[in-house]
Amino acid sequence: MVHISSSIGFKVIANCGYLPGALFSVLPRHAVARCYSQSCHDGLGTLKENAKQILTAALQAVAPETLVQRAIRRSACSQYLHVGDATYPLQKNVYIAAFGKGVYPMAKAVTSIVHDHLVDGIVSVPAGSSTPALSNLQIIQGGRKNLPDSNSMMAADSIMKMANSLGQHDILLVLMTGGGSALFPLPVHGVTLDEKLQAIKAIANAGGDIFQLNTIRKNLSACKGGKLALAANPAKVISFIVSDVIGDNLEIIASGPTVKDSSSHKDCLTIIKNLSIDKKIPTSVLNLFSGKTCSDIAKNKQTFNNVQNVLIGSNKVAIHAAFEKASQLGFDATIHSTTVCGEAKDVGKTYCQMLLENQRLCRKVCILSGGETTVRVEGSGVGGRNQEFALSASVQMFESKLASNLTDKKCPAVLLSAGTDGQDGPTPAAGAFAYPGQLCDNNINTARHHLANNDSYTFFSTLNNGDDLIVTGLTNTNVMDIQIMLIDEPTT
Ligand SMILES: Nc1ncnc2c1ncn2[C@@H]1O[C@H](COP(=O)(O)OP(=O)(O)OP(=O)(O)O)[C@@H](O)[C@H]1O
Ligand SMILES: O=C(O)[C@H](O)CO
Repeated sequence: MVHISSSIGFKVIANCGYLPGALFSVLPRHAVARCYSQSCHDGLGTLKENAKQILTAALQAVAPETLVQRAIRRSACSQYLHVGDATYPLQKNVYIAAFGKGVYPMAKAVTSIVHDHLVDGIVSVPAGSSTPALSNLQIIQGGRKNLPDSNSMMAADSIMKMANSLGQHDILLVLMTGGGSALFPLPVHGVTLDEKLQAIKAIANAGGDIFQLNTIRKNLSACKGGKLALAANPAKVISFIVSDVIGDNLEIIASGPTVKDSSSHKDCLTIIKNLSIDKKIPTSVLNLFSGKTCSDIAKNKQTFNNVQNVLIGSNKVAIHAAFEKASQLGFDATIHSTTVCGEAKDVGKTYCQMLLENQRLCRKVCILSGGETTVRVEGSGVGGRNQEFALSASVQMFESKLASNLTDKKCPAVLLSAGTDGQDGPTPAAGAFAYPGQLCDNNINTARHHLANNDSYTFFSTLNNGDDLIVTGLTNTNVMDIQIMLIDEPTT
């Protein structure tokens, strides 16, 4: 069912022990009919392989351990650590605070650089991660289903205690990636974790975006919104950040624990009002936001002089690596966007038109983009935003008269959309391919039905023996999603 190509570094799906067993029970018994004549057309296989090679290059460029190794310089046995233009004396004074989906490999890489000066560290990672012990580091697993829990709260509490104990000659290395908010939760005095969760869920269910969500999180937290850096003062704080948000706003990534917070309780009340969720927000939270505004210590510039925030990875880094690889493979590459957003079905349709227009030119081109679409899940199926994007594009290709005309010209074209974390929604796939000829009279109605039911994973896993799914396994990184569109010259 699942395509594996070990030659380009794609992992075997059978190793994904994190898969909920129940997922497989919803798979249909019968395979979706294949469009034999068209899916085998010349050049498609090569383009799909090229797209996977480009994706692999993009993922390698944002491997968190590589990113952090690039950002820190220390010559062998040197007593100094260099980060950008700053130099920090090492004297058995290094502490690590790490939280996020990709921080374990970062912590491992950093430990190998500063091991002889490392005193203590706490690493908060998702439950179920594979995390062999690292010396001097306490690794805490929690945040099941990307939601804060007592384990991640214990990690946050320990990190804040450690930060508070530091002196002016100490260095706190903070490592953070997406998922950091749930793995570093500590509610403000007067609000319980359950009440905070209730508020977060109300915002998420009302379609609140990450900016709205994390503004509320910052204002309900005793460690987010710069408060970790304030606790560590007067120690030096160096924060290495991998972005999983559009625009790479440091205040928003993992709710900015080392970044000066520019939001207020009044902003929180506006968000709640705009989303019309007053009745779903616990009284303790409403009381806090409508009472006296928080003491403005987080707004004091001086206290952030000891902090160096370094953005080490983002969607742009991945897309630029993809660009390099595509160029090496002989494609005329362009970057269309790194801020793709919107409803996956709609964006998929737009990308179909872009593909068809470029296919008409029959030149060897690669069009790259990145960002994060959204899905309003109204059906009962299993899927993810990237697979829904691809399925929508594919249905649109079938529906476009242009598509069949162009396929006849034998100018191969393919579109890939995949999540860089290797998990698209609650599925074992990272994304899927779409291409003209993927759907035909035999299977178009099935495809439409699955698309309407948000069932893209089920559809792709049964189409062409799952060959059109992208399966990487968990990648330990997350810089949102990537789209790779490839068009080749006509086959002779
Ligand atoms: N059946 C479905 N079809 C399409 N999309 C779905 C389906 N079920 C869930 N999703 C999408 O998957 C998202 C959650 O999956 P995922 O873990 O990839 O995203 P995430 O929580 O934003 O994580 P990250 O930002 O780390 O990728 C939901 O926000 C929803 O939009
Ligand atoms: O952890 C979070 O807040 C999100 O992943 C955005 O960074």
